[in-house]
Amino acid sequence: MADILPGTLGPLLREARHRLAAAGVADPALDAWLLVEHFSGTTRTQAIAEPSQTVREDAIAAIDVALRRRVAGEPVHRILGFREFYGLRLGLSPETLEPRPDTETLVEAILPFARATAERLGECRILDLGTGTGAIALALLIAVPGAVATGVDIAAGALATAMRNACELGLADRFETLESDWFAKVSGRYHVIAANPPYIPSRDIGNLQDEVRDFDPHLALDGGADGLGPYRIIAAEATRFLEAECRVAVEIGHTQRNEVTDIFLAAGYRLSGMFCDLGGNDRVLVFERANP
Ligand SMILES: C[S@@+](CC[C@H](N)C(=O)[O-])C[C@H]1O[C@@H](n2cnc3c(N)ncnc32)[C@H](O)[C@@H]1O
Repeated sequence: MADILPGTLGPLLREARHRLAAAGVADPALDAWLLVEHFSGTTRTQAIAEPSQTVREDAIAAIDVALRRRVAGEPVHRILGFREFYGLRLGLSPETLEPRPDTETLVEAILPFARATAERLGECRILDLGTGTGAIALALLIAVPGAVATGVDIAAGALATAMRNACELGLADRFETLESDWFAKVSGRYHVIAANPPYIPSRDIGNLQDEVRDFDPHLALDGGADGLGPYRIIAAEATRFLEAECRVAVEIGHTQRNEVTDIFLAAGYRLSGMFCDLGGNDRVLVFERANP
């Protein structure tokens, strides 16, 4: 493995891939592409068509630092500072979870109801509890032009990131943030309440993959003793903030379907949909009020 990175695009990519593979990175080819592209400002097409293209020295230095961080175990999107979600580029910060593809299942699950509501009423008010980067709310706002959303989080740093993302996407006029412990400071009524709450039981946090445990904020992961605490709060308190015609959509851990369903049924909801992620795991439950 060369200490000094090559100065032309093709050999640079090859060496980046070798360094990551030697360190045991799971997908060295993809991560090498992502880091080289981002820090050199080049494209994959250029790398294929013009492998002898010279890369600027400052870009090579930045790629060297990025590769060392990746070799040390930092997730590739933390190094890039952003991650794609539902086709949107979302900035990350230390206070935000990296939005995951599994969560796109929640967006897909609630989208038909949000669209139909906006068409029927000319508006759809969405409350995104534990908004993080704003991923769920912003994806819904992009897809439903008649919708407005409030992103709630207890982490002020996450809300600042969510609002920056809304501004970058041109959605700031339809998105607001609220620093609140779940519903504590929420007012008004909503057609959709969406949440991907922390759902890992506290005792399991230490056994998570290194990249998750060491780089995602524990506030975004830790769901209390049995991982169900946030669902109990949401099920118990959501009714006061819902319109009669409404849906509550929650992401769940893949073993939590029955327990979360029971919590919502006991709180006066009816299950209106269950959705699996791309891996075939139970991932999203959608509820409506049993007696609106
Ligand atoms: C699993 S992350 C989900 C982030 C984002 N919605 C997504 O899907 O990528 C859970 C979020 O809930 C927030 N959170 C944790 N406890 C909270 C509380 N008591 N009140 C409001 N938000 C909370 C965390 O800060 C974190 O942003």
